[in-house]
Amino acid sequence: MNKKILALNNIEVKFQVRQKFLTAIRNVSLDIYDQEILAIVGESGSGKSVVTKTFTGMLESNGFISEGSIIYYPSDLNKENNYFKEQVDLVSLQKDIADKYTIKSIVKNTKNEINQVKKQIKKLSSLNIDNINDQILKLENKIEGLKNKNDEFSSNNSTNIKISFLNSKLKSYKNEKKCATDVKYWNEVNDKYEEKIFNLEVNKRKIRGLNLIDKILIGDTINFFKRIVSSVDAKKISNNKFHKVLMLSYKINLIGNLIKKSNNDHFINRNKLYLESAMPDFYEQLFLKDISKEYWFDLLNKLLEEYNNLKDASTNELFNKKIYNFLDIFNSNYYNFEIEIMIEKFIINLMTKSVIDKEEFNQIISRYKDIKGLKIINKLKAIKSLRNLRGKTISTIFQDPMTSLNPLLSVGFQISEVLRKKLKFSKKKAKEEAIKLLEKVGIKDAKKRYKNIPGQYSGGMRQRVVIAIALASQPKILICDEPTTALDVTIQAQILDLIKELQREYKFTVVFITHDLGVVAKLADRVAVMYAGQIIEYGLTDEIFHDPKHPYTWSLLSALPQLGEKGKELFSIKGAPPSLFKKIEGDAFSLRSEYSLEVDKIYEPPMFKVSETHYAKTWLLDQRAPKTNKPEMLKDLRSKIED
Ligand SMILES: Nc1ncnc2c1ncn2[C@@H]1O[C@H](COP(=O)(O)OP(=O)(O)OP(=O)(O)O)[C@@H](O)[C@H]1O
Repeated sequence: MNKKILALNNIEVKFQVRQKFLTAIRNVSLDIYDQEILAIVGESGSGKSVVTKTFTGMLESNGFISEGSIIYYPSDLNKENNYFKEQVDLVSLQKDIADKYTIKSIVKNTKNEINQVKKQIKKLSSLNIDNINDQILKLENKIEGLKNKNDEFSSNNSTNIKISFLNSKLKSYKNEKKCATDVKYWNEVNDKYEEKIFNLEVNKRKIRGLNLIDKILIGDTINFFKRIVSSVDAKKISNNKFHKVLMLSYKINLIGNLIKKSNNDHFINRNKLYLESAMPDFYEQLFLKDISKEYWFDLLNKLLEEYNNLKDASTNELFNKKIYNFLDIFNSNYYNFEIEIMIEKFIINLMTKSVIDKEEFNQIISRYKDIKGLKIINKLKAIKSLRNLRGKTISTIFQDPMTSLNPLLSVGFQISEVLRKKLKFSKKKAKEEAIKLLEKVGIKDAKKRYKNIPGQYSGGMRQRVVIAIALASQPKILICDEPTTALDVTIQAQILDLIKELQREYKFTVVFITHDLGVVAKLADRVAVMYAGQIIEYGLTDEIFHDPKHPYTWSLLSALPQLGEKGKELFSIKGAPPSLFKKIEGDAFSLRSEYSLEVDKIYEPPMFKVSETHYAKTWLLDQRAPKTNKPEMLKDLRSKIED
């Protein structure tokens, strides 16, 4: 296998449609290698195009990546053509350009989720034990009555489904009983819910992100700390004014939080250890909950006075400004919670340790950059970076060539424009090169046809022109989104041959999206099969055709026109994929599959490893499952489709 150039890890993409969210792809992990031809196949709506749109930054504005990361590995660090000089996570780049309304909706949804957890806590803290005992007894009797000898890997048994449903209900009642009777257990459960709320809170703040001012302020503050770390010895710090001011500002911030009561408990709990060692007297006061607000206001005023005196005595205005900025950020609603905690820890370390740990500080900074991508401080810059990436390293060819061509401009002009803009060619050189490219993609009499507008070309020739335009930007990855669907069969074969030829010559990677497995057999090195927004099987082309493992792949292959028999209707998959608006339980294909097991309806299957290169997401590969063979008609498939 060649070098990895792109890795999608656990990607989830949602689209906002009116007030609802649709999950177009889920848990998608996929590595893309240098110079391979990878085909993504699946029915219409399975998420093929969305997958490629995530790494080209072409998701429509109502869509966003809600989970995961996409790491782009530059193929050659010294090559001019690489837009990214270092490894980049594209998701963090794209977060900055998420639509304002989408962000608003996510924040609202997260708030709803937080409220639900709070409701659950409330419910569990006021349970009626008699009622629960009644329910448990009833359920146990029902289950006893239904029990039979079948296990969950036996085929289609509706009693088993009922039992597993009742069992899950019973489990939740038993859990409630434990909460109502066992204080220690209830405290543990409560802590878990609190942790969940905390994490949701962090997520909410992450997606809301920082506004521009905050980013600049934080950038400033971090630089400020950096300078301190590199220039001063901690021992000197411990007695000087800087130390005092920091200590005071930290206390002021804590009290501010305490008075506001926002996230105060979490904040204090997470910093317990540090607080205890850094400010023992203050720490004790913090936990005396019956101290009145007036007390804190008094203390706050005293500290502020002390702080102002120190500030006034200072001759260094710049220093004061930084400290004020720092306080402002702490009090800003937009402030990133996770970073807040990290900087807190750093400050406390600064105050308590005799030597500053530069390693640790650098870790904070790099983690900070990870989370927020400091390099990109505004939307415009983020869009520009993505555009550059798309232009220089990834090109896309769509089904309908006219979506990419301007009908009013000559074909030659459209190619040479790309060469002039992207590669900074002169007018003359661009023209020469454009003619060469037209010849390369098989346009006869290229010199003459250079001046023609797209309307004077046939459909197949237009698609060739689009390929020439894509080649002009010397892509590292060429995405072909159903490029031959609109063409007749002979032209289709020519275009496929052309793509393959060019790929060999220019050594780029091709990601080919299609619902036609016949095309895949001829073209691809590897295949990923998608269903209802997930990759359910992937492997080398030979593995997918000779040894397919997922019932959905079997169905797709059985529907190949080459397998049709005269007088008989071609195989087609019954039913429709599940709605993407709803949460999908178990195996998404189970309702349409004749091979489905009981377990498919309850648990989502993991990816089972078939070989180093071949994986499939089906319970049929579990060793407890009954042995099931692929359909008879798929035997010797390769020879059947090559005839
Ligand atoms: N901008 C959008 N807004 C709402 N839903 C969208 C949007 N784009 C895609 N979707 C939904 O995401 C799902 C996957 O779409 P995608 O275009 O990736 O399918 P596909 O596998 O490429 O199918 P096709 O072969 O029809 O292009 C579909 O259900 C589609 O309705």
